[in-house]
Amino acid sequence: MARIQLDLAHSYRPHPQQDSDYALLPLKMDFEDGGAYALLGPSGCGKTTMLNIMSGLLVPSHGTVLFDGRDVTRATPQDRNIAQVFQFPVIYDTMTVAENLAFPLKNRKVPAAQIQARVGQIAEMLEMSHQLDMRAAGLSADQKQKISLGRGLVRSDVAAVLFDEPLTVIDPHLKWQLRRKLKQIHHELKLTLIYVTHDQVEALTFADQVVVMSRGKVMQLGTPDALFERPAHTFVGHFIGSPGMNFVPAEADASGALLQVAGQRLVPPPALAERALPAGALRVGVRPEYLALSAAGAPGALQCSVAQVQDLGTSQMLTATVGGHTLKARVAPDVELPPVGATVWLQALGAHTCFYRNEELLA
Ligand SMILES: Nc1ncnc2c1ncn2[C@@H]1O[C@H](COP(=O)(O)OP(=O)(O)OP(=O)(O)O)[C@@H](O)[C@H]1O
Repeated sequence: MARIQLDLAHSYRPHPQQDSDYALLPLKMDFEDGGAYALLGPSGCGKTTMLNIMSGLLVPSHGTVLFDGRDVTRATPQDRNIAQVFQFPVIYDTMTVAENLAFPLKNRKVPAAQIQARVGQIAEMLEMSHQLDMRAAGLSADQKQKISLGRGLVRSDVAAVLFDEPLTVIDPHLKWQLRRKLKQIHHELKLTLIYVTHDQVEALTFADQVVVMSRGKVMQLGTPDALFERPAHTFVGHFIGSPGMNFVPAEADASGALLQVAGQRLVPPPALAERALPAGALRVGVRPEYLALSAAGAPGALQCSVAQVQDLGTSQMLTATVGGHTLKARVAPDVELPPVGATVWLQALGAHTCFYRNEELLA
């Protein structure tokens, strides 16, 4: 296993002129030895480019890649000792499941007894022990992809295992099981795992650290909890969560006291007393999960108008408007909500509220 450090930029164009010519803008990343990471972001943000640079399929146009301090920028995937799992199964149909799993070990001349033990361990982890003697050809697409996952995980001496959207072909129910399984496997095998996905649920269940990317930039590297509680950038606030964070404009005076939020003068709640805000225009960010209903005129509460109420089964989604802005609040299913057009008070300021300027988190 290896610590992987990137200090690079990449453009697919021969003479890049502007930011939009870069698939990856200048970035520094440090992937710790034995960590479980996800690269998460919308299509085209540069996830696969970053993964291919780590695997050695792509040489960055600028900068370096270090594995345990060794410069591998121009080294091939074989030289880097990387295992990879792609979107679609890469297996031998004519071989049995056991032979497929054993293949990467046989190639490296691992002793037979060790191969048998490791294949048995991986098959058990992936719940494939009963299929070991079956030919891969007879298996379904998602069973074949499970073999690919196993082949990626079978070698214990790899620098890292890189996954590129590996659950794309997997049936939704099995997908749910497998992303938990992969997390478990990580804890048991302690391999360095790097996992590309555009699916936040996949990233947040699998990874200990998530790299959120947008337009060739790393917007935040953080734990799932940090991305939810303290998004470093409004993009992360929007992108993580379903629905994403609410944002409304605010203004603070020279002493850092809030003057108004969404055009309303609010009494600051005690939870905000410790938070020093710089004077001037700000944006208040609050998750739908923290936008609680409150009493009229309560400290930190905004007077809003109900625009929509949706019953989501395990919760209700309240959509409200305030001064031309829309807010979403997730409310318990048993709470009686006022009808559309009625006034409702929502607790915008509290311990979980974040403050932004120029899209960056301030406090
Ligand atoms: N071989 C290539 N030649 C030229 N441009 C490329 C090439 N591969 C990717 N790009 C461009 O680089 C940018 C980043 O692409 P990349 O595939 O890394 O993003 P991604 O986040 O993995 O997206 P997706 O999930 O759609 O694969 C995009 O603008 C894409 O069009």
